[in-house]
Amino acid sequence: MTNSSLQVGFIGAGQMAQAMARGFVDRGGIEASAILASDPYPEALQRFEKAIPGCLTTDDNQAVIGQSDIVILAVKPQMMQKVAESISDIPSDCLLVSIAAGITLSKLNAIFPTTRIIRVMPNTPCLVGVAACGYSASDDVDPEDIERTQQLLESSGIALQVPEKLLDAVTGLSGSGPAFIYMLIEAMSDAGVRQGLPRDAALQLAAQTVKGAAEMVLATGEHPGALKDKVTSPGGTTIAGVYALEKAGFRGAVMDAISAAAARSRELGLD
Ligand SMILES: NC(=O)C1=CN([C@@H]2O[C@H](COP(=O)(O)OP(=O)(O)OC[C@H]3O[C@@H](n4cnc5c(N)ncnc54)[C@H](O)[C@@H]3O)[C@@H](O)[C@H]2O)C=CC1
Ligand SMILES: O=C(O)[C@@H]1CCC=N1
Repeated sequence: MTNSSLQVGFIGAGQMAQAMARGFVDRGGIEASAILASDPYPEALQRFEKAIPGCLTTDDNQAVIGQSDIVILAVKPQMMQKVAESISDIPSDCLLVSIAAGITLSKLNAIFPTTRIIRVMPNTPCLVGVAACGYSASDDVDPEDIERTQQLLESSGIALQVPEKLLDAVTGLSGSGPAFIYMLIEAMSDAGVRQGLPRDAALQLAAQTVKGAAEMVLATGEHPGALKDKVTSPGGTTIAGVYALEKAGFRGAVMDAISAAAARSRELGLD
């Protein structure tokens, strides 16, 4: 089956469902009319329809399961049990993909009447085709399902298959990571404003600097430390800033943030 004939369902039509659906339509060869999303809140469905013109929506989770080849479970972890209770039957040709933080494959297998389930941790930049996703599948998931999921995710960025025990780490790093980087961009632009730059210029310079530095790491394959050294002149401006960051515990703070997010993902899995 090519992507152009794939029917993609979303249970939960919130932020992440919208970002993934937009990515699939813009870059994954999925027609908007092949997307069906369910949500109990009419306002959520209206926002989804506005984000994906031409898609279909419903308040019936079972209808999504019945009409889709792949169904993305895009509800908060705390709602997953309720979603499972709203589904009476899963056709054997329907693949479930959970994006909920923390909820393990064994829990998903226990609450849904299928073992055809893949667990994915995406991030919101799939909206702009620059997602970083990790995913895991149970041993009995068909390699074709894994390949199809990989292709669909890759259409919006990168997708790495990892052992399930590492998915909480992926959640802390790339699932939650965009929020940490937005905070960095906000702080950099505030600093620019503090130094006298107009707000617009400061924000553009900050965001483009983060984008450029990330591109340098990905495109050159050089160690970030070596790239940092190329910016850092002896007795110059950069080393003055590097020293201030080291004194403030910048690296430790970033590592603590990602560890805290990963720990929270593990906790959510225990609920
Ligand atoms: N927002 C993010 O950056 C990321 C979120 N995730 C995961 O994606 C999932 C969804 O997160 P968001 O989109 O941010 O949340 P959200 O709150 O924006 O969307 C969840 C949607 O589920 C709907 N919903 C609630 N109960 C439902 C039910 N019984 N049946 C169908 N729909 C129901 C809600 O009305 C809401 O529209 C979460 O499990 C989260 O862990 C994963 C990666 C990144
Ligand atoms: O904050 C959260 O729980 C979700 C999971 C990863 C990103 N957002």
